[in-house]
Amino acid sequence: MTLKLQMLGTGSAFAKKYYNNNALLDSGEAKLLIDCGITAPLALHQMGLPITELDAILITHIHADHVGGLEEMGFRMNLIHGRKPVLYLAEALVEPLWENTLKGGMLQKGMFERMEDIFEIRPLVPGQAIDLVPGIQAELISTKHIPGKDSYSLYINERLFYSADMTFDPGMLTKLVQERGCRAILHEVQLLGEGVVHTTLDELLSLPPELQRMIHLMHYSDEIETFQGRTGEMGILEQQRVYDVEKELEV
Ligand SMILES: Nc1ccn([C@@H]2O[C@@H]3COP(=O)(O)O[C@H]3[C@H]2O)c(=O)n1
Ligand SMILES: [Zn+2]
Ligand SMILES: [Zn+2]
Repeated sequence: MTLKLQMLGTGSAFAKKYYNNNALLDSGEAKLLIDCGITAPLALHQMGLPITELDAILITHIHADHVGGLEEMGFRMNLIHGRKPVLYLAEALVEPLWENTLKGGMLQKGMFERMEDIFEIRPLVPGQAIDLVPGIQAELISTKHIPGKDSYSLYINERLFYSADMTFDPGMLTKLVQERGCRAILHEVQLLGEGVVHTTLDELLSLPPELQRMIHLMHYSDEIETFQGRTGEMGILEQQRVYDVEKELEV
């Protein structure tokens, strides 16, 4: 079965030339949206993909470039299409996503009183791989991002690593490749400044060339064009281009 990847956007939280770093995975049998940031509804519209064609949404952590589109998605699906979107997220994120982010805009007496009234919630246990939709399996891996904030990377179909937002963790990348058969790494990158909550390009450039060859950069700032040819062996993901994961991204 061929897995296709199309990034809705490849931008960092503050990028203006690129949409939020959200990903569409298509197994041929089902479509999964990874993260649903502020720009996700507009990006999907420009891609010509109706929101009703998404089989599920998976959330990696609570930041607006990853969850800011959920209010629109939830309202449109319920009020216009009469359906609840399927929402996968770590069990630790369920309460904070509603209480701290969505409730302010979505709470409505007698109609939308709990997150379950809007979304079909599927809590995930980190470390346990499960079939999310036909042809797409994923395991949440707890990774470091903001101190005190739960945040997760993904290991998809036992071969594709998706960093989401995380600080540099070379040990984990090496282990995934050497011990778990990982064949491609989609990794966030911070091009300028210190990597306090993200992974810098210099950190990724310190990895051995054979590991770099597996890495495709995403979640970058508007300066990425000036970094063409300066990313070592690593590729740069293009937003909205459709990739055949096995043929174009795996080593
Ligand atoms: N301690 C923090 C917190 C946030 N930030 C910036 O805010 C953005 C939120 O979305 P993000 O994609 O995680 O990137 C974060 C940083 O740019 C940051 O740089 N330092
Ligand atoms: Zn982000
Ligand atoms: Zn973040």
